[in-house]
Amino acid sequence: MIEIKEDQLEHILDRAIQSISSDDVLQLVSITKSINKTDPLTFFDGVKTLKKDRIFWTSTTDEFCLAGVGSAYEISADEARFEITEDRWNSLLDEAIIYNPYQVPGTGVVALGGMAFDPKKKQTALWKKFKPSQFTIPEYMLTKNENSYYFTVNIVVKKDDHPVQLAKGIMEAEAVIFSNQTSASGNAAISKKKEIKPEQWKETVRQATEEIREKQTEKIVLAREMRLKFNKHAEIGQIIKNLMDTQSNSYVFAFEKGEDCFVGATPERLVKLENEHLLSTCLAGTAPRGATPAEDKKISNDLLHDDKNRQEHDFVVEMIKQSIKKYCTDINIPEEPVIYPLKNLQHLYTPVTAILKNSYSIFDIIKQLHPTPALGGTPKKEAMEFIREHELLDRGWYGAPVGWLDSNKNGEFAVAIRSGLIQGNEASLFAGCGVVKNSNPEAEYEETNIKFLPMLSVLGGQA
Ligand SMILES: C=C(O[C@@H]1C=C(C(=O)O)C=C[C@H]1O)C(=O)O
Ligand SMILES: [Mg+2]
Repeated sequence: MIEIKEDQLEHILDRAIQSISSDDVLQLVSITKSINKTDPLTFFDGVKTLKKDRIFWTSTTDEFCLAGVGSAYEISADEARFEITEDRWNSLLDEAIIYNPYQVPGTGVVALGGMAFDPKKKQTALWKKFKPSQFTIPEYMLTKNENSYYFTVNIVVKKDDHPVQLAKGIMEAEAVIFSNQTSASGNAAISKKKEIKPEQWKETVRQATEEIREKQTEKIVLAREMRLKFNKHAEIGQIIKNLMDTQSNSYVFAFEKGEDCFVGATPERLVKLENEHLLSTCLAGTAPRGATPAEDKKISNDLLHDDKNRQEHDFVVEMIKQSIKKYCTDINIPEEPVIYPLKNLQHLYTPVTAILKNSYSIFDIIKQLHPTPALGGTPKKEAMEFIREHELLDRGWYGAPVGWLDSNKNGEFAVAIRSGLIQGNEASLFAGCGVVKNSNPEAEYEETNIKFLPMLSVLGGQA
């Protein structure tokens, strides 16, 4: 399946080790090969035997998937996280030895990761495994791009490393990865479900509407948490499978850190970059799906013309437009939103396309956009202060950018909503909604209830 032979691998590693000038240089070697069709979920389940953290990502269709295991190199940052991450990424690539004849997006050196919604909010024990910003270059990674499949090995070599030993370790791991056809072991069932302080949350919504009426802000997004217990350990591979089976038009992602795993199926693109073509999305304004096509159509129509939802949406459109102006040319934003249908709900949707000026990177765009008023509010600073002070929740990575970027300036980031933190046989789910001046706390509460459904339904096993 894999063309590269052990002696070639040894040779590549040997040359890389020889080229290291000093003891403290970290030299990344990355080797990509084209492989036969390999199901990303089977790969994800198979690499479990390596007992290392795994990462999974699909785009909104399963035409594009990444699955990785282990960490050849990690870039984490706290303060100035965008700048530090970009600097370290660029220095790593400057030195890296990359064998990738394909140049297909998502192959070669790829960093996958995410970040905390608000690094200024006090971190609780809930998110202790997740850093304010954390990107991983996996040791082994599968890329599915349309009907082509690629396997990448990444390894950081040091001056005194032994090429023969390293090559042997890699070949052994590959044998394990591709021989192991374990499949997911079935759904866990929810044995206990607890909403965290729902009445207090509604009161916070009311306070936010007051704040808005007093003209401190225009929109504030407030989220809440639901805590679950299962009858056994939840199986991440099974959860991903259920999400892929049920949540179309959504990015399915999983970031594993030991026993904890942040998983979700989010419809919200933050930014996609392919050959300087930029695509962003305004997604805000929500209604349930109808039981019949006629009812569904009526709900869509009402949503498209509902003042309160249009307001929630328009704040996002305006902010994205203003934020990318300096960084892009050829910005194209339709005048009116359309409906974005999902299994359990529907949203107002406006796509944004542009060309990124070549002096800027995906990090510049993420930094400008996060958080959009879809997850923070308007104005950004005031809304964030309100959330920091009043929201009862440590959002952790919920509501923040998660995604990947490669060494050829391609990448895609989604906003991590419709998600949960799985912790063995327990989990926390998160859902929020945009509060504007005439929000009704009870109606917003109901809206968050439908936003819990994508995760709840796949966790209970009654998808
Ligand atoms: C905050 C969430 O979703 C966001 C809020 C929406 C709204 O209030 O209408 C719609 C989509 C997202 O922008 C969530 O799902 O947790
Ligand atoms: Mg809403």
